[in-house]
Amino acid sequence: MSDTSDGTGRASHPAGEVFIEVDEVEKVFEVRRKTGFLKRERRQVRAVDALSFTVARGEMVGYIGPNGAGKSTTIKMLTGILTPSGGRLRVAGIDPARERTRLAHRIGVVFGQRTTLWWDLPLIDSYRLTHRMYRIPDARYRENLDRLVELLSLESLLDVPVRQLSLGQRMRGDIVAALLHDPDVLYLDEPTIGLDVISKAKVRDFLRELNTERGTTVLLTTHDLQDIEQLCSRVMVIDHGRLVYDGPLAGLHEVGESERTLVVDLERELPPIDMGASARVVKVEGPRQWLAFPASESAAPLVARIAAEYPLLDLSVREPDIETVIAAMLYPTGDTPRPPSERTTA
Ligand SMILES: Nc1ncnc2c1ncn2[C@@H]1O[C@H](COP(=O)(O)OP(=O)(O)OP(=O)(O)O)[C@@H](O)[C@H]1O
Repeated sequence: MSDTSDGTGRASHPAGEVFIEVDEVEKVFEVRRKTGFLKRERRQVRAVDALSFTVARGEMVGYIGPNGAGKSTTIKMLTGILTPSGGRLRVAGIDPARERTRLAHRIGVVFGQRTTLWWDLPLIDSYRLTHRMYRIPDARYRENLDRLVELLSLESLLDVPVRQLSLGQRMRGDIVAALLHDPDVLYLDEPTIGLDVISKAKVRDFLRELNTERGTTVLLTTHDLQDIEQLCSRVMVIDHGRLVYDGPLAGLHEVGESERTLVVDLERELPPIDMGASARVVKVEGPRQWLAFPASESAAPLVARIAAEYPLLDLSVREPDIETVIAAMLYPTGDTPRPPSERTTA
């Protein structure tokens, strides 16, 4: 199921200094649940299971998987918030659980659904507090603040209390806070969730620039396939706590045989468009037709053929969402997903 040359779930990546090292890591949670008047059940949830991968310095890697797959648990272990139940973990040569404070100076974290900014204070005050908390040298703080604020267009918002910011502004504000201390690695959890198209583009442009110019290593968790497409040359898929794919996004489409959709507006209502084996019509509504074609193939030849053979008004390409791509890969026959690996003891 995984696209690997050695069958271990690991793929080759650009040669470079290994920056994140995850070796046979596992995390088991013990959960107690009341099942009757006096009866309690103890359950072990294996959230991360023999997980191994490495990330080189300067890589930008997408980390995706279905709900409950173990993504957040992995990130929490990489930041030192959670201690692994087994295996070996290193970030910049540091054991996160043992030296969490030392590691904090090397990493930045952005959670799309939560803010690390002080809600009632003006944005600039959160940055001043970060300055002190991380003991960032004054000159460096000022230089970083000016550069980041300019790049993320936050100049006019520095005196606005965080609670008055829009989601997109707040997200950009959070990214600045995570980068003021010049971390070598940035963990991003859903950085574009709920953002409009323009804000998404701003955040993605910025991240690309950050990675190119400063060589910041980025681990990105997202449900938005375009985040991955536009930012990451490599994607890792986790399911039931295990790495099931590690390679380029295009390869993921191939493994899962997922499909993209071409939405075609014709000048008038016509019989289903016939593109032979290249695409199949999945829906017709008046002059609008939907054609499915393999996501791993370019849309260009198909578009050219339709334009040449049919009275075309307009068309657009719809990408499959991440859940669909992963489901196509994990459950090719349409099987129902299993719950996370559990062991129950009475
Ligand atoms: N503190 C905890 N105690 C018990 N079980 C937990 C705890 N944290 C996570 N789990 C369980 O571990 C599994 C993995 O959870 P995790 O939050 O890492 O998944 P995820 O891939 O980040 O999911 P999502 O996309 O929904 O955020 C789930 O079954 C979850 O219920």
